[in-house]
Amino acid sequence: MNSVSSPQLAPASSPSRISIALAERSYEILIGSGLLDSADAWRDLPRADCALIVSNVTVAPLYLARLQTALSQHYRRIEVLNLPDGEAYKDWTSLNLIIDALLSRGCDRKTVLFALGGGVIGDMTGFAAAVYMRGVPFVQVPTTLLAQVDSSVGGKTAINHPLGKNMVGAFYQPVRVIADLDTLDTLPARELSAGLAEIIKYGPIADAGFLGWIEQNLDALLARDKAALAHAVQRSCEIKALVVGQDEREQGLRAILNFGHTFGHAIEAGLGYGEWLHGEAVGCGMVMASDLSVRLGLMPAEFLTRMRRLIGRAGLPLLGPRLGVQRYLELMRVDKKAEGGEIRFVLIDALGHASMRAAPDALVAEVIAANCA
Ligand SMILES: NC(=O)c1ccc[n+]([C@@H]2O[C@H](COP(=O)([O-])OP(=O)(O)OC[C@H]3O[C@@H](n4cnc5c(N)ncnc54)[C@H](O)[C@@H]3O)[C@@H](O)[C@H]2O)c1
Ligand SMILES: O=C(O)C(=O)C[C@@H](O)[C@H](O)[C@H](O)COP(=O)(O)O
Ligand SMILES: [Zn+2]
Repeated sequence: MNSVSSPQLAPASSPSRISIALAERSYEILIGSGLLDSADAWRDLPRADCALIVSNVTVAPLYLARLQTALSQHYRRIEVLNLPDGEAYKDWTSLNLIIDALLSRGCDRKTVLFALGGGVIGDMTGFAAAVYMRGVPFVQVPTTLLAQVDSSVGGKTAINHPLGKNMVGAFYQPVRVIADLDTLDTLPARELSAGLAEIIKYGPIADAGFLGWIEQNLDALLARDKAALAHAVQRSCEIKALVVGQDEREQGLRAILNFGHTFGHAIEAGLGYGEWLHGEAVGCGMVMASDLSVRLGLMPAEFLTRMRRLIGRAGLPLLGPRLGVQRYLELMRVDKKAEGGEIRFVLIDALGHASMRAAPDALVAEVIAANCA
């Protein structure tokens, strides 16, 4: 049983710049409206002759021109690569396309990569930056709620494998994160809900007060109220920065950010990626992990009721797909937290506190049976 404690967190504030302090270096997360067009946000980026913007066919028509304008002051040559859209493309083929573009366009080892899009683009661009010529700088420009509150921060980069989610990757930090809240205006409602799942996650694992705030402000978040979104993004990034600042490479504490993901990743991999969004799988995974926390006697039954209610209100599915109990167990044994074939779950043992624990297969089977369609 490997226990991890949540950090002591400072009270929420409303900064537009959050610093993430790591052993080797720190970087800033800029959050606000209009950042794509603000000269300030793009100042003091790494110097280079060339920049490569990696985006996709959905996001580029919406925001590429403005990013090109912002970067035109800083880079003589701005290359663009637009990948196909979707989780199913978070794979070797897309990674190779980024490396091919860098090489075929003569990009040297100072080239700066810009990830313009959601978590799929961010994870792949970060991975390409980590391995191209053994490492070039990259900047995260997250345009989904999920990417602004989670994937753009903390340096986990990866591609999926048919046998398991994010199985090939590297820890590699961006030099800056620039989250323009205005890009959320064009986000489809289903994607907004997916982002809410990762926001909700931060409550039970690290900040009971934030969980209450989300419950009270969920309607405003769903209505895209800018002040509510700004607070949710800022508080989420503060919590993530505090956790990653203490345990960049997930030796212990950082695993709390995986709450709901052991079940969630099994859903994504089991469906072949893309049928369910990552945030949807995490939402349903949090219901399952909450149920397991209750069945193990760590939390009272009311906690599961509360989580179900909030996740349902956020527009996320509460019941997982019927993959079969054995298939779920098989998929979860591939999870990166598993050791020697033993699945380990991030469970809640007090509101605002999580720990990593194993659980008897029979109990996990009960949870799966009770929470599948
Ligand atoms: N590295 C991490 O720490 C971390 C954390 C959480 C999730 N992830 C990964 O992130 C991925 C999920 O990210 P996601 O939810 O952003 O999905 P995504 O990147 O697929 O984006 C969701 C959809 O929204 C579209 N889109 C993006 N911005 C838009 C905008 N402003 N307006 C309209 N459409 C827009 C995209 O084209 C896509 O169709 C998963 O692969 C997950 O594993 C990584
Ligand atoms: O940053 C982290 O650490 C997380 O676990 C954040 C998760 O939301 C994210 O989905 C992450 O990619 C999952 O990590 P993995 O190591 O299980 O692939
Ligand atoms: Zn996640």
